[in-house]
Formats: sequence, C-alpha cells, structure tokens
Amino acid sequence: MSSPSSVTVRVPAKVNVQLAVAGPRADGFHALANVFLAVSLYDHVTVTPADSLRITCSGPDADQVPLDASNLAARAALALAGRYGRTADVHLHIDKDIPVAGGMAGGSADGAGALLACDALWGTGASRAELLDICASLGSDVPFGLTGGAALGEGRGEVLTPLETGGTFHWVFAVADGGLSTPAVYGECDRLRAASGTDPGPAQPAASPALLAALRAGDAAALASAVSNDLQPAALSLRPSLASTLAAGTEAGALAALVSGSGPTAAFLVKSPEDGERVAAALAASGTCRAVRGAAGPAEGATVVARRP
Ligand SMILES: C[C@](O)(CO)[C@H](O)COP(=O)(O)OP(=O)(O)OC[C@H]1O[C@@H](n2ccc(N)nc2=O)[C@H](O)[C@@H]1O
Ligand SMILES: Nc1ncnc2c1ncn2[C@@H]1O[C@H](COP(=O)(O)OP(=O)(O)OP(=O)(O)O)[C@@H](O)[C@H]1O
Repeated sequence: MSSPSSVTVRVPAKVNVQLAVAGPRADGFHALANVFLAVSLYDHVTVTPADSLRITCSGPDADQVPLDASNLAARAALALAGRYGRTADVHLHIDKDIPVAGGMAGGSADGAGALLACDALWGTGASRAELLDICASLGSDVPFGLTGGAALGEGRGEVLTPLETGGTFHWVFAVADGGLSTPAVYGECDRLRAASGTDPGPAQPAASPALLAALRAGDAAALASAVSNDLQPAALSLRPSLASTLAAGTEAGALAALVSGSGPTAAFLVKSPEDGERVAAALAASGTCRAVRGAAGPAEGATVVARRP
C-alpha cells in the first residue's frame, strides 16, 4: 500500500471528574488520582509532507497557539521521527476548537493527534505501547488524548487504567477570558496548603470508589455527588471571578459545578442535553464567561478521520 498524501486525526478535550493531588515529588511533579473523561469538543490535526517542519492553526483561539517547536504537535512529530531515524518534514495544521490554556488539555490533544497522524502518514508500524510511551514523554495529559474514553491516571497522570462507563454524561463548559498556567496552579495549590497547614495526604492518592461506581452505572446524579478537584481552590485563588461563573451554573440547575483541571474553564454536569441548553443560556446571559459550549462524554480518543491517497 502506498503512503497517503495527508492524514487527519480528530482528538477530544477532557474534563477531570476527580483530581486528587498529593504533595510535590522530588522532581516537582505531583502524584495524582486523576479520573479523566473525554468529551465531544475536538481539535483536528492534519499532516502533509513538506520541505521542512511547519505548523499552522485555525479556529477562534488560533492567535494564542505557539507556531514554533514548542507546540506539542511539533514536539510529537519530532519525537516519533527521532525514534524512527527520519526527519519530521511535514506541515501540521491544527483546526482548533478546544479552548487554549483552559484546563481541557487542548495542547496535549494536539500532541496525541499529531503523533497518530504522523504514524499513519509514515507507516512506522509503532505499537500502541510505543505511542503511549512517546505521549508520556511529551506531557502528563498526552497519553489520555490518545486513549480517550474514561481512565484513571496515576503517577503524574500518565499511567492510565481504562475505566468502564455505563452511559453518556452531558456537560456544559463555560470558557473564561484568558487562560491559567498549569504550573502556576499547582504551585498555588502547594502554597495554599502550606499556608493553612493542610496535610496533602498519601503519597499516591486513590480514586473514589463512589465516583468509579457512578461512572460504571452511568448515573449522573451519583457522579455529581462524587466529583472533586483539589486544584479548584488554587484556580479560584488565582482567578476569583470564577466563583461567580460556578454560582451562575449552579443557580441555573446544573447537577454539579467544578473547575476543569487547572482551569479556568468551568464544567457543569447536567441531566440531559435539554437541561444543558437551559444552563448554557443562563450562563451566557450571566455575563460571567466568554463563551459557552455543550458536550458529552465519554468521547473516542485520537482517531484517523481522513486519509487522502
Ligand atoms: C491539571 C491537569 O491537566 C489534570 O489532568 C494535568 O495534571 C496537567 O498535565 P499537563 O498539562 O500535561 O502537564 P505537564 O506538561 O506534564 O507538566 C506541566 C507542569 O505542571 C505541573 N504538574 C503537572 C502534572 C503533575 N502531575 N504535577 C505537576 O506538578 C508541573 O509544574 C509541570 O512542570
Ligand atoms: N498545540 C497547542 N495548542 C495550544 N497550546 C499549546 C499547544 N502547544 C503548546 N501550547 C502551549 O501550552 C499552553 C497550555 O495550553 P493548553 O491549551 O494545552 O492548556 P490546558 O488545556 O490548560 O492544559 P492542561 O489541561 O493539559 O493543563 C499554551 O498557553 C501554549 O503556550
């Protein structure tokens, strides 16, 4: 079979339904019990052979995306090329729908998407385990971009165990004006704990049995009672206005309101797509966020959606 002239991969955003954070490790990372759920907001990464590595980006937040070698899509292409002794002479185009620096792992999604796209373009024949290993070298959230669905991330979040889900969960996301830096939010979490004398708990936090049962049962009300995010106080400390976004969604009838990962996107679990529309309209009218998006999870991980001959 001849190699394709271009490959497009679709890759989802994530919300963390549980994010339990231990104290800082010696390497500066924090051990996590990170329960990821992929949701139906997607970036598309298209890779085409070119004279040298080049990146372009389209979409509402495209101006906030770096187009140099620091882009996770470029880093993924270079890492795969390096492993297979070839050059990464490709044009990577990112069609971006995932909010940038919003706590929804958009950059990580692009890393996973570019890796799968280059793998298909070059026909490297890399195993799933090799691809996951490269993902983990790129960032803690990147392996989950490849697998999607629902998974428990341990270690710094890169050691994944797939989780069973018994149904579809509906969400509304309130996108904030401006992003938050992930290291700054972890740093603020450490600072707040030290200042208040809060014990960061066990060296390796555990997933909540009630939360895992709710996911397995597809029970949105039970999931709403079990969600938690240890980074939420830190995100609120750095972005106090987030409190009014969370309150607006709760008042509008969301089952649960929480910060997505390191924020500042606010995530609202709702009973149904119809309830989602009501909550979305109330959030849009509240003036407490820049944009509102509905989505559902679990969503499929990185998937080749087009392969041009
Ligand atoms: C907040 C989450 O999005 C939740 O899924 C992730 O933990 C962040 O994952 P990520 O963006 O892929 O982060 P990485 O690129 O691996 O690390 C960026 C920085 O975040 C902090 N970091 C990240 C992951 C982790 N378990 N502990 C950390 O302290 C570190 O300061 C690190 O230097
Ligand atoms: N492909 C990419 N898309 C967006 N940002 C990228 C990309 N590659 C690198 N970055 C850099 O990463 C930073 C974080 O962007 P990203 O959208 O991944 O944040 P995030 O969703 O908060 O991440 P996470 O949830 O994994 O902590 C951006 O400010 C940008 O400088």
